[in-house]
Amino acid sequence: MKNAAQVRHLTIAFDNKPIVNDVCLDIPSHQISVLVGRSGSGKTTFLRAFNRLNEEHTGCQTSGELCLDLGTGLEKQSDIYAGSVTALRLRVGMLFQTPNVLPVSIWRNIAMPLEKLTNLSREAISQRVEKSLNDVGLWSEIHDRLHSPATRLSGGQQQRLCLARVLALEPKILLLDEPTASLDVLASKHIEQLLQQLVERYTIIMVSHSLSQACRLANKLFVFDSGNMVKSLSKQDGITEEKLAALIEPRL
Ligand SMILES: Nc1ncnc2c1ncn2[C@@H]1O[C@H](COP(=O)(O)OP(=O)(O)OP(=O)(O)O)[C@@H](O)[C@H]1O
Repeated sequence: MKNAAQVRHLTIAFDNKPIVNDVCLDIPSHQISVLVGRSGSGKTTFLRAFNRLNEEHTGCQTSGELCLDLGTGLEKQSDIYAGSVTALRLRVGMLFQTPNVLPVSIWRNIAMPLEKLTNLSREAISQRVEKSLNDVGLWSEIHDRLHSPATRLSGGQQQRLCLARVLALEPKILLLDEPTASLDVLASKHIEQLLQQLVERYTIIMVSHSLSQACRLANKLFVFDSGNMVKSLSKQDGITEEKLAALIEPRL
């Protein structure tokens, strides 16, 4: 099986306080890898290493090696696109816990990043907007109100719009930080179904607090505890909620 990422001895500290400790793991291509663990165990910090988002914080120190395959084989992250963080983030897209739609129209939410970050023609941008809205199942719901404010969409639709905005930039890897945490059961189910379809085209790495969700979605599961990756499980191992709960239950 091909790997989309290889992490070796990754250590991340903020202001000299270690948050992620010497983590080694492989992320398989075109599968869903889920990171679980207690609050504060370092999952988000680990996830944010893949698009170098931790580096936005002064006082962050990272060591170890992270290699990514963004279409041309595994390469050191620091060498990809000659170290351009913006170019890297186009290929390693990220979706956050709470939908962060821009206070503009549905259409502009997707078109604006394409105008700013690519050299695509107006026509190509239109095609990407329509395709990405179709990919997240939104086109049929909102094609007649593309120019109304994105903030008028429901929470679930806003999260799918944010996903469409990421997909329009044609990433290879999707980072999802608790993408359904702010959504109701139906909207969460919709996102989960989308992820199961999208994994054919993208490698997905996600943080989840829901053990049932982790069991439904994970091809590969990594358990974090106090900044350490303490257990790795594959779908074939039989990932059950009971097994996971036992692995991450609070210390007495
Ligand atoms: N920019 C930062 N500066 C200093 N400390 C930070 C920073 N970001 C995260 N931390 C600390 O790192 C630790 C791990 O946080 P992180 O968000 O990675 O954990 P988590 O497992 O994702 O938690 P949760 O499940 O609650 O989201 C926490 O103690 C947090 O306060």
